[in-house]
Amino acid sequence: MAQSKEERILNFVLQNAVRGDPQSVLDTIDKYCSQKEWAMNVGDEKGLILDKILEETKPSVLLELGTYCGYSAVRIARLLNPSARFLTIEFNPAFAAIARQMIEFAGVQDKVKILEGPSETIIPQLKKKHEVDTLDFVFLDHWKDRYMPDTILLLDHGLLRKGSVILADNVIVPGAPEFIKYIRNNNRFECTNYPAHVEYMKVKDAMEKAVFVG
Ligand SMILES: Cc1ncnc2c1ncn2[C@@H]1O[C@H](/C=C/CNC(=O)c2cc(-c3ccc(F)cc3)cc(O)c2O)[C@@H](O)[C@H]1O
Ligand SMILES: [Mg+2]
Repeated sequence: MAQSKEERILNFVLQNAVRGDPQSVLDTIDKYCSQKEWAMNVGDEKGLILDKILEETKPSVLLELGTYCGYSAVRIARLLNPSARFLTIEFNPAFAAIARQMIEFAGVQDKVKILEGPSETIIPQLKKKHEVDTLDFVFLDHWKDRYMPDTILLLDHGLLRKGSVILADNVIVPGAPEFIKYIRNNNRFECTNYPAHVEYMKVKDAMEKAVFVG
């Protein structure tokens, strides 16, 4: 069966990165995706913004929506302390399998748990089935028209507390206009925009940080 792009990215990492070294996994994916095949990883420029916000927030309970190949899961997990709990949701089984191998190769598997399924099904299960009280940090990087409904779902299920940080990728390209309209006009969130570029391209993009004020 012909290999998928995601399988080629994983194989390039398995053959070229250093097992147990998350930074080498990130650098290897960035090298492959900037030189050989573009892929929708958050990438190094926006990744550095993600790193900075994580270091400021020091979260203990985190959620990511849209694992894809696991690039941002490895990026986030490498900065967490051992007691932190990081859940990432992915509904495509093939991508989840790739991400699982990527996370294990990077050696961060003890910090990340991949939950397979659609976010709208899993978010309502987080408290009872996954023993989450509230989330300190949420990274939105899945289908862009799901950012707003899933943010509302997080609110409806009492998963945000005063100070919870939501960080959304791609608010310019591909764009998440209804999320931006919703979050910037909601006085329960304090928003900050971080201009950047689309991963591995010169096209302008941005990330949006929204802090829940309770
Ligand atoms: C409800 C639900 N539940 C669970 N998993 C879910 C889910 N909805 C989607 N997923 C998962 O998440 C990922 C999807 C990510 C979508 N990301 C993008 O489309 C994206 C696109 C670009 C881009 C930029 C310039 C271009 F010219 C073209 C594309 C850049 C990006 O950074 C992106 O993130 C993918 O792994 C999908 O299976
Ligand atoms: Mg993205």
